[in-house]
Amino acid sequence: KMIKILTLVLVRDGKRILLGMKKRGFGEGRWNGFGGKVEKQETVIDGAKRELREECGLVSNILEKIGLLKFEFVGDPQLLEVHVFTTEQFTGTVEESSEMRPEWFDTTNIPFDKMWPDDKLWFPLYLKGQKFSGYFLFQGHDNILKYTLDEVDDL
Ligand SMILES: CN1CCN(c2cc(NC3CC3)nc(N)n2)CC1
Repeated sequence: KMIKILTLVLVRDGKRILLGMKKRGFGEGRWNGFGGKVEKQETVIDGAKRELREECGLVSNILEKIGLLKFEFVGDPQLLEVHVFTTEQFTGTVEESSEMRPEWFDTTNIPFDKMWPDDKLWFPLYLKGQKFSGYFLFQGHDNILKYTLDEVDDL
């Protein structure tokens, strides 16, 4: 199996969370945090910071690692390994990019019906400050066949 390392950054401002509407490519039409591929010459955390800046204009030097999500798709040898981070300390002004249309949401009103199906499962752990590690087997992009999700103390 080939493993692709990806990042996901969740930006918080008190009880608001910044999500982006993905305008094209993988996950198009869904709200999500900001992230992408990790280049060969960069660390995961530097890749996360780069994608945050490229996708919404915000700069953060303090990302906290909060989760590890592994995804498999029936019939696809590509495994996705998503390193999830959160930040509450950032500078810059939020701006739309070619990839993402950012918008602030109240954490009591997260648009799960227009997000990846796994989000409704692990977001509650994130919102209560729990670190998590999960594995999800997808059939296509909308159907979770099975999953495991654990709260963890360290990542
Ligand atoms: C650039 N990356 C792409 C993958 N990604 C995912 C994936 C995901 N589920 C997987 C079935 C696709 N769920 C969230 N919330 N994010 C983070 C951003």
